[in-house]
Amino acid sequence: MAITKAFFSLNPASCHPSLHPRSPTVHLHLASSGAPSCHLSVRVTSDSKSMVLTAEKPSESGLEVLHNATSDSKPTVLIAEKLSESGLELLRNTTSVDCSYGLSPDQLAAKISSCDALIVRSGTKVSREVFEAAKGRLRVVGRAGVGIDNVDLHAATEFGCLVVNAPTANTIAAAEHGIALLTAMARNVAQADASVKAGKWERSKYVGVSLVGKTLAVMGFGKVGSEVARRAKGLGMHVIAHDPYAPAERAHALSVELVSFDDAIATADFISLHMPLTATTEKMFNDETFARMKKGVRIINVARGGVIDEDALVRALDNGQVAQAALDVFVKEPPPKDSKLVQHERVTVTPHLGASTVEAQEGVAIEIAEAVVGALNGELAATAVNAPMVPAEVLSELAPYVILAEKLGRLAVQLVAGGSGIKGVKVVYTSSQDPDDLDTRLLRAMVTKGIVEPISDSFVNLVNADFIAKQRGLHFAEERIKQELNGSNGSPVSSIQVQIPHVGSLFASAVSDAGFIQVEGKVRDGIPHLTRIGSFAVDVSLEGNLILCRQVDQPGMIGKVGSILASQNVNVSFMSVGRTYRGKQAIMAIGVDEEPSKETLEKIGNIQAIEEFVFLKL
Ligand SMILES: NC(=O)C1=CN([C@@H]2O[C@H](COP(=O)(O)OP(=O)(O)OC[C@H]3O[C@@H](n4cnc5c(N)ncnc54)[C@H](O)[C@@H]3O)[C@@H](O)[C@H]2O)C=CC1
Ligand SMILES: O=C(O)C(=O)COP(=O)(O)O
Repeated sequence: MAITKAFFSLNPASCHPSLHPRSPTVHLHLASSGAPSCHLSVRVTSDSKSMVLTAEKPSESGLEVLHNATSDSKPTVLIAEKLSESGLELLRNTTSVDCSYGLSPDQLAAKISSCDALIVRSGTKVSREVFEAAKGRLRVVGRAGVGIDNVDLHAATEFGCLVVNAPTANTIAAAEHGIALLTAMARNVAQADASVKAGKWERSKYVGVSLVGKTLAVMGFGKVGSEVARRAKGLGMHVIAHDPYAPAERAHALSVELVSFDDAIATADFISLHMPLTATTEKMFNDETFARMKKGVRIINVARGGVIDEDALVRALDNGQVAQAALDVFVKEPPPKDSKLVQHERVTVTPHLGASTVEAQEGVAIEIAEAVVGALNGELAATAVNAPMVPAEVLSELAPYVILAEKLGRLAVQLVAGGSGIKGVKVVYTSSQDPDDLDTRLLRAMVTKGIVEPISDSFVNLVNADFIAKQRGLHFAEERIKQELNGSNGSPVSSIQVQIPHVGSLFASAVSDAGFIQVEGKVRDGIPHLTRIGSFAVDVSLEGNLILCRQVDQPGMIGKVGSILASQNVNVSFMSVGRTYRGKQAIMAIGVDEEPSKETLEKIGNIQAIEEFVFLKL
């Protein structure tokens, strides 16, 4: 049989099925023809820059890759809000870009089922209805900015849709805008500007307050908050910060004191808000907390309108507890025209301009375009919001084990007798690595995929695997066993074992002595192998389909089964026999390229020495 090698130059991560196995955009360059009748096995080269496909006989996964490679269709990316040209250009290289700004929720819902990715800023609500209307096609939501409070993350995860954001490119812009609002508010710039333009000259009305020596409390000491702190120190302010999760070193490096919430609000002359809007931070500035502030405090909000109870702020402004406020963000954007808060004499407002500099918009557009294109290629984006981040080097190391994990899951579930009701799954990894160093999230997700997809119409990927398992009541347990290096060549995993306890099996021999269905596999030369079923050791490449037979250990069995398959034109790709004791029982694992007919399987079952058999699709 001719061996054909094919190379493709993408990051290996782009070709493995962790994110969207059904449609990786892979361009294959086959070195010779005949590939459709070939079997493709995927191997990552030692430099981790490419994958080698070794072609021998047909396989479903190989043909799937070929199918995608021959399709010219580019993924469609819907851009729902203004994005800089540099980001659009980057997207246009590999995707079909649809810029449709200002869509109503209904228009968005109508369009989304023809889109593979959606890019938004803060003005578009990506609600559960959007994911439902996408009918499974939407694979990535890109948020061209930081805050993802306008995206329903629970729904995204349930639908297996990856959400990525652009968390760094607008930090400075937001911090500069915070400082702009702080200084403008202290000196009544906006009010004085309007007054002069109205033909007035009110110098004594707009006497301001100085910043130097005043205490600024930065609430939320993350990227934006710390840049605001740095700049405020340059203005001669005394800066304190409150952030329950910020590392002390970050504050130390900027000579900023981290204080409790109570201390921050009680001592500050100015309070600048920089925390995300979450269930915990929603309305954390309210009647009660305003009352605990220093009388005449000034508040700046460049974070999210929802962290303030807006009605309470109006009351605090009216009774003088809060002297002034400068707001870039509102609970409802745009706010109602007659909003008392917006119209308040001592409130300075901007229309959510924090990230709106030319530089920041160019930066977020490029950051999000790269993340979306990467995600569409199957890469795990570094800025993923609802999926674990698996570093690229770990990913390429684990690539063959990812395939093994899915196949073992697929195999194990097919061995379960109908009506058993799977409740739990245990995955045991043996590895020469320290158990704590082995990141198994990807492998666990793929075992889930292998178990769930054959028995449901759920689409499982790294984003929704844990959710789907939980939803189906599948309890996952994992065990990592450290194995000494001998024979494992330093590979991250030596073997993966999938166990399904408390179920009946279609193939009694798959049940271990301990009473659970057990299949175990290893990767050899980049190819996943089944190495154990129940208590029987076997060695068969996990490709194509598999027939498992248990028979009395006697001569001639391989020949008998082989000739039945040959007479029906079913090609045997691998065969392995494992037995307990000589002359007792043996397990025969036979890899077949084609699916044998029912009659062929019956003929095998009728061989006298065969005690049980099962046909499994991989
Ligand atoms: N107005 C605008 O155009 C922009 C607004 N933003 C907003 O600013 C927020 C912050 O952005 P980054 O600094 O880039 O995010 P970040 O994630 O770097 O910082 C947020 C910080 O808030 C802290 N935090 C969380 N819960 C808190 C709580 N209950 N009390 C105090 N601190 C808490 C976190 O520990 C974190 O350090 C974003 O979530 C976004 O909503 C960001 C960019 C532009
Ligand atoms: O990045 C953020 O969180 C922002 O609030 C910026 O919003 P925008 O992209 O300008 O609508």
